[in-house]
Formats: sequence, structure tokens, C-alpha cells
Amino acid sequence: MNAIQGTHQDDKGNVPTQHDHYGAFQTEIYRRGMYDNVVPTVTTNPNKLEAQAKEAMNKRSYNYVGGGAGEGATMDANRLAFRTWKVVPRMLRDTTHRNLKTTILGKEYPTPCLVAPVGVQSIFHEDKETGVAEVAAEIGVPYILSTASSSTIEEVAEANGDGHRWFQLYWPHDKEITESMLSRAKKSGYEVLVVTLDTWSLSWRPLDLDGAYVPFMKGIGDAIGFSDPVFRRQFKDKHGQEVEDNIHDAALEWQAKVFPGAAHTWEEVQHLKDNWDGPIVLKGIQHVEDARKAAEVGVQGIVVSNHGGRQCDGAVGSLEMLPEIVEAVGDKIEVLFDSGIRTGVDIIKALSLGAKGVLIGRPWVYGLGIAGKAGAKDAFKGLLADLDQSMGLAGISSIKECDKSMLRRTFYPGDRHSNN
Ligand SMILES: Cc1cc2nc3c(=O)[nH]c(=O)nc-3n(C[C@H](O)[C@H](O)[C@H](O)COP(=O)(O)O)c2cc1C
Ligand SMILES: O=C(O)C(=O)c1ccccc1
Repeated sequence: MNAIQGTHQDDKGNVPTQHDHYGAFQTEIYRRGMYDNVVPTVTTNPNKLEAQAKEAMNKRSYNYVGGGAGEGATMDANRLAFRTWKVVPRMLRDTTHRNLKTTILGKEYPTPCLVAPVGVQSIFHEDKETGVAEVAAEIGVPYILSTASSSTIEEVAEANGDGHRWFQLYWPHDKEITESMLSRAKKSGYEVLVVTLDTWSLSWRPLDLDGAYVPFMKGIGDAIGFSDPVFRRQFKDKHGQEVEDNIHDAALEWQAKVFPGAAHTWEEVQHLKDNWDGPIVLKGIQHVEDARKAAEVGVQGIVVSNHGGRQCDGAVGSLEMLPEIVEAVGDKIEVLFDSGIRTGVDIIKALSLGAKGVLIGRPWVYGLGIAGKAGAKDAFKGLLADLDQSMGLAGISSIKECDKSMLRRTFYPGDRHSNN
């Protein structure tokens, strides 16, 4: 037995690293230290990851990922909401082998975690979306591709291979373009359509504004548009030029398609249902009535999310809204969650409050900025190892056991970020 994590190992200290044993990453780190004198490239400390990324990345790219809307009130609220829930650990239970397997929308996945859709990954590292989609498949987590990507739908599908992939739609008002993206995604093996509702227009983001920088205005993160046959045809009809001959106008026009500055309405969801053969998940739900409406219009799931505090500043912490949304619609549609997850215990908390799965955002983006796809992989593996270990120490051996009886709500004056 291995004292570090209560798992079996051979006489050289090797432990299995397959998808049913995420905690092995912890032993791997100590072994590399012991035998090779190597310490992790990406810090394992959730409170230091952001600072390490800030140091490693160029200023504009860091500001883009690290920043949020307005004064950052919602980014803070996301973290504080996690701090108010605490785990009450159970003892003398056999938790030696933990099973992280989870069923989401009828499919079994090795863990409850997914790679959140994150745009313009080439500004963080040249490994970009294709690199992250490749390592997501290696770790066994579904990759959600953003519409605002620096790799195409088809390139990411190829890099992701046998992995699971979902497609996140920034929803144009142009139906022909919408249909074109959906049909490309379907053809390339994307299983679930995630429709982001909270970003039809970009929020007031002081860090980006003060640097006067948004990547996609320069044509970065427009790969899906620039490779879209319908967009290319429309552009040529209008300008008599190919997209490549006039990147400036092409970027502005694609941006106007996907961030139209005018929201859609509930009635329009029907168009997506008519053109997508598979589950649809609405991302960005915070109000219980919107969750009910989502169930009513017949989509299969929602992501309770405030976009990581990047859109409506002053909005409530995302975890705060999760319990009542689960109570209202949890038996009708699949409720997923994101915004503010930084540790394994955060994942346990979200699952215990009723989420079926969680999307992981900034942590692996920081890893990507620090050390490319290997860094993204290590940041994600670290989170999964922490989840695996924390489950065992809390006294549960499977994801199914996460429920509200594991948690106690407490408010201490010291409920704030630690400097660990
Ligand atoms: C740099 C960055 C880019 C993002 N791009 C997208 C996007 O293209 N589409 C989308 O639906 N969400 C996007 N998001 C939001 C994430 O999917 C997710 O909701 C958020 O990161 C969760 O918050 P957290 O990172 O604080 O955990 C982005 C987030 C970040 C940090
Ligand atoms: O920055 C974001 O949060 C986001 O969703 C986005 C917006 C535009 C382009 C790429 C990502």
C-alpha cells in the first residue's frame, strides 16, 4: 500500500495511471522529486497558480484571462460562495478505491469534470485549442470547443481523436451561419451543443479596456468563422475579396455575427432544436425562473454559470443559486455548474449541491499559459487528483455519494482567500 494516497504500487513505486486512478498524480509528483529531483512546473497551489501565470504570460494575455467584469465583485462572490459551504468528513469507511465515474446526459464519463469553453487560446500558448483538446482526450475529460476559437471545428476534432467533445455556440442571428456551424460540428463528432446565453455582447472589462485590447478584433480567435463556407461566401459576395485578403473587415464582420449586441429570445431556441440532432445545454443560467423556462422549452440541460464573473458584474455568486435551481428542475433536466472552481473540494461541494458535472475554466488556462498543453494537462490532472484524494478523506468512495448531508453552511468573519 502507498501511504501517501492509500493505493497499491509495485516494488519500484509505480502506480497505475489509467482513468480510474486520478489520485496517482500525487504519487507521481513525489516520485519525480525523489528519483529525478524534479519539482512540478505548474504550481499545485490553487492560491499561487494565478500569480505564476501572471509572471509567465504577456500582460495582455494575462489580463484577458485573469480579468473580469467591472470591479470584480462577481469573481469575488464566486469564491466566497464556495467558502460558505464546508465539508463534514466521515471516518472509518472504506474509501481506498474511489470511483469518479459520472453519467451526464446519458453517457458515462471517467470524471464529473469538463474543459470549459474558452476562446482565443492561441494568445495563451501556440499549443492552443488543438493542444488542449489532445490532452483532454488523454485525461478522459470532454473538451468543449468555443465558437471564438483560434483552431477550426475540424482541426480540434482531429486533435481530440477518440475523446469526447462538445461544441459551444455563440449564437448568431444569421440562421444560415448558425446552421452551417451546427452541421460542421455534428459532422466532426461533437456530441452536445452548449449555447452560451450571457455573452451576446461583451461586458465592461477594465483590464482589457485599459490595454485597449480584444484579440478577436485582430482576427485572432476567428478560425471557425474564417473557415466557414457560408461566412466566406457572404464575405466574397459583399467585398469581392477572400477573407484572407481583408482580415480587418472579416474580423469585424465575424465578430458582429457571433456577438451581435442583441440577445435572442426563448422562442428562438426552437431553431436550434430543429437543426441539432443531440442534447442541447443552455449555459449562463442564474435565475430559477430561467431554469424552469429552459426545462419548458425542452432542452436537455443547463450550466448554472455567470461566465466566471466576466459578464454581469455585481451578479450573485454562481454556487449561491445552484441549490434552488436543482430543487426546481433537477429532476427534469441535467444541471451542470461552473464559475469559481479552484480545488477538488470545490467540485465535491458543487456536486453535493446537486450539479451533475462541472466545467473547469481558468485553472487549466493558467497551466496552458505557463507551460503549453503539458501545463494545461498538469493543472487539470492536479485538480482531478485533489478531487480523488479529497473524496477519500471526506469519507466517500463514489461521486454518487456527494449530497447535501456532506456539507454544513457556516459564515465565519475569516471566510476569505487564504495566503497558503
Ligand atoms: C479566457 C476565458 C475565455 C472564455 N471564453 C468563453 C467562450 O468562448 N465561451 C463560453 O461560453 N465561455 C467562455 N468563458 C467562460 C468559461 O466557459 C467558464 O464559464 C468560466 O471560465 C468559469 O469561471 P472560472 O474560470 O472562474 O471557473 C471564458 C472564460 C475565460 C477565463
Ligand atoms: O472572454 C470571454 O469570456 C468570452 O467568452 C469570449 C468572448 C469573445 C471571444 C472569446 C471569448
